[in-house]
Amino acid sequence: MIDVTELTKRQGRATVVDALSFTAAPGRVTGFLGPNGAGKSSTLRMMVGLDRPDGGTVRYDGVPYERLRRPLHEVGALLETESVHPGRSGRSHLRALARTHRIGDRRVAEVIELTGLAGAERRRAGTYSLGMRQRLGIAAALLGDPAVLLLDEPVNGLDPEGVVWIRSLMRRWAGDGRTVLVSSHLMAEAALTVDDVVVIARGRLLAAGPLEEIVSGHASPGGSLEEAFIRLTGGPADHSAGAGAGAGTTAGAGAGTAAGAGRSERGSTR
Ligand SMILES: Nc1ncnc2c1ncn2[C@@H]1O[C@H](COP(=O)(O)OP(=O)(O)OP(=O)(O)O)[C@@H](O)[C@H]1O
Repeated sequence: MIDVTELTKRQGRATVVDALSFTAAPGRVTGFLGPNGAGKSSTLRMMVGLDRPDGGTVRYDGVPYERLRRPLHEVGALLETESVHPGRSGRSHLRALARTHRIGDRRVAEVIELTGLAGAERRRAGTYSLGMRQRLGIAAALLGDPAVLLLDEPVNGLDPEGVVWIRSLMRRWAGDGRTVLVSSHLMAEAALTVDDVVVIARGRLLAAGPLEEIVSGHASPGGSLEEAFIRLTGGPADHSAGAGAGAGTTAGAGAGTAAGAGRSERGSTR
């Protein structure tokens, strides 16, 4: 179980994550949804200790990330297209990472197989397509066979076959009882993949709960997640950060915050 409580991050004078609270449960895929610039990546970075919060906590089964004894085995993360040395092969990148965490070459071979990189693993990573780099990042996240997976826009750069692949991978992980938190601004894709939804804009929680509840509570009868999202945020998911995001948040915050914050204050999304 992931518990994010009152998480806050400031960048200069802007509050990019604003007292954000939500949970993500094992056995479920939780979609972390928001327009561009909503604060999804900033939140995910704080969740794995890459950025220090100005306030609030993130706990995994009650334990803060910094206190996890074997972090790579407990939380795997794909945060952005990993910076991999372009002259290094995918396999040697994974082996180096594995070694620093006392993970053997056998697991490296397994994640290469699992992510469809077999055949390309000896090629220099500099020659990889964006989709292959995404697969390499996912392979790295899987090295420790973690119980929690955090994925920041994992379908970016993937072709349709890759999109289906990552969707079924996430479903399988959740089916195994893992906790999967996946950020996205693609509502049609999210609707096919997630069980639960956390919607944010301007760093604030707008709504959280099971997918069907969010759709039925915020879209017209028979409506879609996309419609619920637009109503909550006041704009389409892929508008650029800036005027649109600001206006959207103001419009959507009233209705959404009450339901979302209430749910998170109870400490559960279900
Ligand atoms: N290092 C930084 N310095 C200054 N501002 C930052 C920094 N990182 C993020 N921001 C700002 O914080 C806000 C949230 O950005 P973030 O990348 O977390 O949003 P996001 O929801 O992941 O958006 P996207 O879908 O576009 O990646 C944006 O306004 C962004 O410009």
